[in-house]
Amino acid sequence: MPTPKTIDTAGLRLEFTRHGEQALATALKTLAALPNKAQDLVSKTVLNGSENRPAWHVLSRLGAKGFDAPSQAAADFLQAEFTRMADWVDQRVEQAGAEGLDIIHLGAGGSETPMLALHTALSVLQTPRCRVHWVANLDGATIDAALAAAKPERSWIIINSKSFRTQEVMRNADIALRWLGDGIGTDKARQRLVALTANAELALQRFGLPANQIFRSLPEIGGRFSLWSAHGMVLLLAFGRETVTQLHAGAHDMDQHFLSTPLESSAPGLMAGLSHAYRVRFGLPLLSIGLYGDAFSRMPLYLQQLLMESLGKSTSADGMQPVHVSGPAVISGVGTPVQHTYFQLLHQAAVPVFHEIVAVAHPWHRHLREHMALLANALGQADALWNGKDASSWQTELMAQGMSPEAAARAAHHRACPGGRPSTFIWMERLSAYHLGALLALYEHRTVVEGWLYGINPFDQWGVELGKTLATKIENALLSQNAQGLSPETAASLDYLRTHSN
Ligand SMILES: O=P(O)(O)OC[C@H]1O[C@H](O)[C@H](O)[C@@H](O)[C@@H]1O
Repeated sequence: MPTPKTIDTAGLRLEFTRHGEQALATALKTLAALPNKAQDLVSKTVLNGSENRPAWHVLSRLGAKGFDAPSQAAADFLQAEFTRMADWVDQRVEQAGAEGLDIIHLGAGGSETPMLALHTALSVLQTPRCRVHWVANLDGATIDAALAAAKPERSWIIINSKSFRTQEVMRNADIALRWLGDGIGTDKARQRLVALTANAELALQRFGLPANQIFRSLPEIGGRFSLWSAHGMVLLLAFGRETVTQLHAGAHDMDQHFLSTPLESSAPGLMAGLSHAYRVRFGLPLLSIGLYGDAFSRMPLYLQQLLMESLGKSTSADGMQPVHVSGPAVISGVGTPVQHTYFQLLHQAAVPVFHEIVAVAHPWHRHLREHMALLANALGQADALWNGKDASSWQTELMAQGMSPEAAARAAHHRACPGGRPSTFIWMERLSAYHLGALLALYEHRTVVEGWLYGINPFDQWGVELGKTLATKIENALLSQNAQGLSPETAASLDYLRTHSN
C-alpha cells in the first residue's frame, strides 16, 4: 500500500511529509502486522486485562453505538446520563440568572486536565457562563484562593472523581464543604455538592449524597479518557449543551474514521506507527508536541498525562513478559513561547527528538497578518528541523557578510543544524468545539494504538497507585510520630520534617 503523505479527516489535515522513507516503511510494516482491535473499543471485549474490563470511552460520545448488547447498554446508559446532566445544568444556570454561578471544581489527573485544557481553549471563542475555580492540588493556598474568589450563596462544589478515593480531592472537598456550610448553613451546603463518579456507593457513603446529586460514569472508562462522560460536566456549565454536542460530534467523526479505516491509512494509526518506529527502531527517547496558540496553553499537561500514563509501562498486556521499550517521554508547550524554551534541544541536541505540531489554519481573532506570522513560525520550525542548514552553507553566508574564512568556519559549526529531525504537522481547519473534539479523539486513539504496538495495556496505571498507598502510610506515621515499618530513607526524612515543619 503506498504511504499516505496527507490524511484529511474530521476537519483536520495531517501532513506526514517530514518523515523519512525508512521511518514510514517501518511504521507501515508494524501496523500491517498488528491485529486491528479498534472495533473492540465498542464491544464487550476485555481490552483492559489487568483490571478485567472493556475500554468504553468511545461509547460515551453522543451518537456512539455498541457492537453487542452489553456495549450498547453502556452507550445507552452514558448518553442518558449526559442528557440528565445537561438538563440539570440548564436548570442551575437558569435559576442563577444574571448573578451567575461559582463552580468549585475539585478533581485530579484525568478528572481535571482535559476539562481544564478544553475550558481554556473554548473560553477564547465563547465567554464562559460561570466562574470556574479549579483545585487539583493538596496545596492549602490554592483552595484558599479558590474559595476567596467565590461567593458562597452562588457556589456549587463539584467533586469530580471516578474512583471517589483520590485523597487530595476528598480533602479539598471537606475544606470546601466546611467553607460553604459556614457561608450558607450546613444543610444548604450539602445540597450544593455534586459528585461525578463511577463509584456512586462511595459518594453516598462519604457525603450522604442523594441520587440526584450524583452523575455517573462507568468503571470501564479510564480516567484520562473520561471527559466525554459525566466527568466533563464543567464544560456543560461553562459553555452549554450546543458547544459540548459539537465537541462530541468532532470526536465521533474521528471515531468513525478510526473504526472504518485500516491502521496503515488512518490518522491515529499512522501517528502511532511512526511514534513506535522512532522509539523501537531508531531509539529516540523523547516526543515533543508544540501547539500554536495560547488557546492550547493547558493542553500540554493533558497530552502528557494521556500519553505517559498510558504508555509508561514495562510489562506485556497479559502480564507475562517484560517489555523493553515503551512510550516516549513527552515534552510539550505552546508556540511561539515554547520555541524560546526547549526548541534548542530539538534542533541541535546530540540525540534527535521527534516532533508533532498542532496549528489552526483560520484565525480565531481579527489579526490575520499576525496569525500568518504565527503559522510561519510553526512551519519554519518544522522546516529547520527537517531540512536543517549545514556548516558549509553557513560558512559561505558568513564569509559573504565579511567574516574571515577561519572565523566563518568556526562560527559555522556552532550554527549548523543537522536536519533530518522528523515531525508530523496537524492542521485544524478552525479553532472550534468540533475541531477540538476531533483533535482529542485523534490523540486518544493514537495513544491506544501505540500501546498495542508496544504490547502493553494502555488503559491501566498501576505505577501511580503505589506512591498513593505509601503516602497514606507515611502520613499516618507522621501523625503518630512512629516511623515503624517505613523505609530507612523515609524514616530519615521524617526526622528532618519533625523538627522543621512547624
Ligand atoms: O478520577 P479519580 O478516580 O479521582 O482519579 C484521578 C486520577 O488519578 C490517578 O492519577 C490516575 O492515574 C488518573 O488516571 C486519574 O484520572
